[in-house]
Amino acid sequence: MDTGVLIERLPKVELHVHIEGTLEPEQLFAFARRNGVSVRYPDVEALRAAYRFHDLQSFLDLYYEGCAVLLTEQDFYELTLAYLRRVAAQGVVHTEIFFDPQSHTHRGVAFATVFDGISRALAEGERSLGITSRLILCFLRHLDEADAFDTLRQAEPYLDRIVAVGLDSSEVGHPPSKFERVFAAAREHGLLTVAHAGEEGPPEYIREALDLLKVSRIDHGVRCLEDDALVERLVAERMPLTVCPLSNVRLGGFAEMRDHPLKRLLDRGLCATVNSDDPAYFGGYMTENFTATQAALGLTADDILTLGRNAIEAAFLDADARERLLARVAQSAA
Ligand SMILES: Nc1ncnc2[nH]cnc12
Ligand SMILES: [Zn+2]
Repeated sequence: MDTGVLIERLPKVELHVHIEGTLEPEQLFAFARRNGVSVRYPDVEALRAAYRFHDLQSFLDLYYEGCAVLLTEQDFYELTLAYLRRVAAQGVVHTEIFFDPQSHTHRGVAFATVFDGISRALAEGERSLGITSRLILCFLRHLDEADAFDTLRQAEPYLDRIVAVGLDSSEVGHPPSKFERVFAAAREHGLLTVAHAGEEGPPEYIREALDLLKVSRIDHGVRCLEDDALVERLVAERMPLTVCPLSNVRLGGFAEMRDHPLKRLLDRGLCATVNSDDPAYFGGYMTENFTATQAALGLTADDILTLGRNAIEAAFLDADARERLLARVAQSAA
């Protein structure tokens, strides 16, 4: 089958998207106007033109600045529903969404405001768009572990609707070991764990995420290829990597998509998946990530189906839901 048709028809599962990273410039200005927040760019074009990043930190600075327009429950609801509508149109059937409570609570927005807005949209998305979802609470790793503990405490009333905790923000200098105790506390609450590791940080951070944080998935993980023994371990453990190709290129991890290791990860037998990370900032959602990697790396129809099945295997879904989605993938290739 033609790969373009397959990409379009594939029922997609997204496992790595920051809801704050789906804030499109148009929506950012609309929320700013509605909330009386000033923006230091004159218009949408000027803001979009500023989305030229040279590394993770240069992106994060703008990403946190953008968060300043998100104030009300309705903002979080509209942000999340807009993301769900966009990806429903791309054939996404299940999505596992990160949110960064500290980037809001530190501005005086209550945890409940953030959580209620996002979860109201997720319920609406399931009802009207048929998209199932999970929520993953991320701790900001540039802050200290005490702040993460405080955030976990604020999340306690909502833990039945949070599937996992994650770790994001500035990676280098903030190894997983810094959060070993708060991740242990989260696991005691029954939560699963994931962590960004090996995006900019070294392979050692991936080992720490496995050994100290007991993660079920590694977010990014592309730098594992620098360490053969680590790759063998990840293959043997069938540890999923939530890879974000457009993000990696936009943040300078790889000069061009031609240099991206997605195909090599698959060829080594790793459980790699394709995801969008912060689609409003990096030039595309799920379909654009599949299309760009297919074109640059020559992904075959088999590669695309493997990526689709890997995401289902790696999702925090029960066995029945997995079987149903796998059957839909098979159908999409028929
Ligand atoms: N790609 C990324 N890496 C680390 N933290 C993030 N927060 C939002 N996007 C991120
Ligand atoms: Zn990310």
